[in-house]
Amino acid sequence: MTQIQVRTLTKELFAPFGDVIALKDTADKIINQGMCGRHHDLAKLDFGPEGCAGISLFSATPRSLPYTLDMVERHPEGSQAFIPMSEHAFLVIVAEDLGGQPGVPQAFLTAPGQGINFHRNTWHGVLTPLSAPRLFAVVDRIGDSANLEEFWFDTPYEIVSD
Ligand SMILES: NC(=O)N[C@@H](O)C(=O)O
Ligand code: NI
Repeated sequence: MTQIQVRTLTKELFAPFGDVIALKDTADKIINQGMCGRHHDLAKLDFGPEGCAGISLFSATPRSLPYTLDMVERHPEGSQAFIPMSEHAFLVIVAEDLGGQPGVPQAFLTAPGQGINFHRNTWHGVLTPLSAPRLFAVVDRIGDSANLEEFWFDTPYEIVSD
């Protein structure tokens, strides 16, 4: 199998695929009588003209590295955000689109407490925690359509730590 090394997630590397949901260096606004910093508007949400935003909880089985990646998927009608409910890093896999098929996947490791938001129609691996607890809030499109396109690789990739 072709090996893909995990890299540390950065806003810059992830920009073509989505947003990194993380604290800014300083809060945009101090609220609640000075007791809270608001880090404002961190992700570009998009649910299309027919859909609406939904919040779900995912309880996903932790995986481990090396991780066999046999498929990626995308949501043509909306963005999808993964927000961990615990301060544990998780694996994020994306791929550029090459004429309707994914290119070579790229793998990132979040920092503890970071979330991510895939932009609409971005090829990505499914939610992949690397440790328990494995509870995530997911913000994505609620609608009548499946809003899901899967691509299964002829030969899986092996995601390895750096
Ligand atoms: N299918 C589903 O709800 N989850 C996936 O989209 C995923 O990215 O994990
Ligand atoms: Ni998804």
